[in-house]
Amino acid sequence: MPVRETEREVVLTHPTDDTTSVHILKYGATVYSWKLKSEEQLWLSTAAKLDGSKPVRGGIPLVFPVFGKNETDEYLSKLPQHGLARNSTWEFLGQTKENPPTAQFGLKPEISNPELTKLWPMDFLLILTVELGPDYLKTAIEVENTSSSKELKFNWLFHTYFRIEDIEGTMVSNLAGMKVYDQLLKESYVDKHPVVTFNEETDVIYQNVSPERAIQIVDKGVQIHTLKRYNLPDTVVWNPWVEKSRGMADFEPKTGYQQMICIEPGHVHDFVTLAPGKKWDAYQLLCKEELKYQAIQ
Ligand SMILES: O=P(O)(O)OC[C@H]1O[C@@H](O)[C@H](O)[C@@H](O)[C@@H]1O
Repeated sequence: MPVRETEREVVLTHPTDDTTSVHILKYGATVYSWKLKSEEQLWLSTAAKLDGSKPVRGGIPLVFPVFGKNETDEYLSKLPQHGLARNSTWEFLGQTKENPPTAQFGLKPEISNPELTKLWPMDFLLILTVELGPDYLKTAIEVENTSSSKELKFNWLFHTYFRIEDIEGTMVSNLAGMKVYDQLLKESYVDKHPVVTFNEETDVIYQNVSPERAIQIVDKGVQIHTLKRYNLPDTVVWNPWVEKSRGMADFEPKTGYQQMICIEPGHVHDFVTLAPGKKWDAYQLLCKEELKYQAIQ
């Protein structure tokens, strides 16, 4: 059975390899597990809530219509951190392809978290497409402005928690030479380091990262994850380290920061603005590839 639906979730299993699967919770349309040949690729907190009581700590939460906490926009500033998509139950729209197994989920104001749509009274339709390849996972988003008169202004981000062996032996490549905004220091600079390494809390936004660049997560010299992007110019790199993990009730075990790194492709440095009736789309592709160092142009 390549697609199985339960009340809570949808599970896709690859037809030629049943050890390759993806679990998508209807709450937030959150991918919370992706196994490739039996090996889990994503990090999920052991205290993550999968019952719809709060956004999932781990997997791939979806961030829309605002990244972080907005303080200036009349409506977006009323929403909680990271918006309303991860706190709403999406509709399973069905399977759209047998092989690679592909499923779609939809969200519109009528079914979104009513407490939050009250604060942000906009018209929109989101369609998430999850495609499980034999050796990749693609998550694609289409945003439509369904209003006949108002512009739709939003951020989008795939908040992907990658599973790693050991944060201190991990490097993230191909971001060298990019302009970066450090959310902790509240400063912008150009990152001249050939690779990103970790030895403290990290919360940075790389801007205008060329779509040609495949971002690679490297463990002791070996590529373990490759992230490709379409129409997502910004990349957030986040690891909460010791203190911040301690402060998050749903982050367990407390040493879990050593086994995770969030590399989050998005459109967050500025907003996407869609005229009435218009659509915007983007995707992230998680795969494995040979280690490739892409020089600074
Ligand atoms: O705790 P949340 O709302 O899931 O956010 C987790 C992190 O998400 C990251 O995307 C942000 O850059 C961080 O600032 C934030 O702490």
